Amino acid sequence: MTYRITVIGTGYLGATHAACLAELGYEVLGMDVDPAKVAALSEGRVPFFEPELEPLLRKNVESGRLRFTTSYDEVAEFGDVHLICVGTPQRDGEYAADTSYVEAAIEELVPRIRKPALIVGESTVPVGTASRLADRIAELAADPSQVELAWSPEFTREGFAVEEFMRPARLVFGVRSERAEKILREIFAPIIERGTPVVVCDYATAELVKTAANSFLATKISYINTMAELCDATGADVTLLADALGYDDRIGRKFLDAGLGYGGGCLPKDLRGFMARAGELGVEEALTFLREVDAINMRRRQRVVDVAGELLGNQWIGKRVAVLGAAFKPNTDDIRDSPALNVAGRIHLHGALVSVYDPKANENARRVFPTLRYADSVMDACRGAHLVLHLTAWQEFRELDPAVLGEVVAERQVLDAQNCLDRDTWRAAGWTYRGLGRR
Ligand SMILES: NC(=O)c1ccc[n+]([C@@H]2O[C@H](COP(=O)([O-])OP(=O)(O)OC[C@H]3O[C@@H](n4cnc5c(N)ncnc54)[C@H](O)[C@@H]3O)[C@@H](O)[C@H]2O)c1
Ligand SMILES: O=c1ccn([C@@H]2O[C@H](COP(=O)(O)OP(=O)(O)O[C@H]3O[C@H](CO)[C@@H](O)[C@H](O)[C@H]3O)[C@@H](O)[C@H]2O)c(=O)[nH]1
Repeated sequence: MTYRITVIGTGYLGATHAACLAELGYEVLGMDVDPAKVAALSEGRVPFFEPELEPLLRKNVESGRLRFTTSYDEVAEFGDVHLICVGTPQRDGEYAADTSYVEAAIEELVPRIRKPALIVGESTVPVGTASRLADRIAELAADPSQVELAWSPEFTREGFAVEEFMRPARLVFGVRSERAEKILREIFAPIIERGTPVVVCDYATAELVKTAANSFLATKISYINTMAELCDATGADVTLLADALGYDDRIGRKFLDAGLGYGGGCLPKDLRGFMARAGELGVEEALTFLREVDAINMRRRQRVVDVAGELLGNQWIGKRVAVLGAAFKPNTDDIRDSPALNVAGRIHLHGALVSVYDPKANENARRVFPTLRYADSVMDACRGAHLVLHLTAWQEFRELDPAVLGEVVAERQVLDAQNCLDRDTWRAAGWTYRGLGRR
């Protein structure tokens, strides 16, 4: 059977899913409550930066296979399968995840459904959410035997979203019936046929896989960052340490890049949401170590400010600091919980004149932190700077020529908080180079 698929919530995750599913040959209707997003996507424009996505979107919009709407009536009428990709941010002032957007989507969609439908949750939710939503769906549905829920968490990374949608490490299907499993296997058949492992499980396991995976990744990053603290205290080199650890394939080199720590719209809030959920379940102690993972991570931001202060002789007023990077990582314009912007903000509060440049995230950053100065280029950001902070590891920054940059700065000092500039080249060009956990 050829399914007609709707994607509810067309942000970073949903827009990519909608375009990729259309590319796999399905008729897809993307839906969002944000009319500006829907208008842009309908014209084949991606309202954020994700490599490879725009050509895919445009091609499928032009072919008519992919459309967008703000109407739940249209969604219910069109779809056999509805993917829920709305946001689940951290609740204001709390650790817990805010599931109200997922709940709102279910409340709007289900009463409108008049034909057999599978709803597939892809958003990251606290364990127990799917089971609660399934009960609610049974209450809301005109014919509960026609509407079923599955939970299939998503593991794509921003910056690699298209590639990882097409070639994921695994697919996880949390289901309550063979019918739901069969539909999911059919929809993702082109991906499964490439040899992708499929884990079929209950709702709770599916929900837990996601938060467990993100917590593990965060733990790995904080682990290497504690080693960076030890390297700073002993003169050891954390990059070489990570290489040596990584050669052991039980450990692996990935996610062992020490530096400014993790940020973004996922790892920080998912880790905290997981701790909050453990507390609600009465097993808070099981996850107390994650508090330390979070604390280590937040310490990295202050560490950068402290080292910057040292390099500036603890004299902030009248000093110019160039900040290279605003996005939470390279290859995205996403600034959610960006460590780079957090550091830029702290340094600005100390009284230094901060000039930020990011190849893609300047506009987003300006909206959220309008008091910082934003530069149009690396050169512009660095003109007259007493210190250059390398905070987001964009390729453009790795390829900088320190000799050329040295001509425009006031002092040749660079703090490489991502530990990925070629320090020998920088030093050879007369710069004072500092890394984090490496000299
Ligand atoms: N960003 C990623 O790469 C990624 C990867 C895996 C999982 N996730 C998870 O996916 C979910 C979405 O994340 P995101 O980064 O795409 O968030 P996002 O904020 O970019 O997008 C969410 C979208 O949902 C829309 N929305 C909110 N309420 C709605 C409603 N009732 N009906 C329809 N649309 C509605 C918003 O307008 C927004 O466009 C989160 O749970 C996140 O943890 C994200
Ligand atoms: O060795 C490393 C690797 C990453 N990071 C940082 O960790 C953060 C997260 O990076 P990454 O995981 O690549 O980005 P996300 O797009 O947030 O992806 C994570 O969050 C998504 C949403 O849940 C999941 O789907 C992905 O599997 C998971 O990797 C960024 O700030 C990186 O700079 C490090 O500090 N050191």
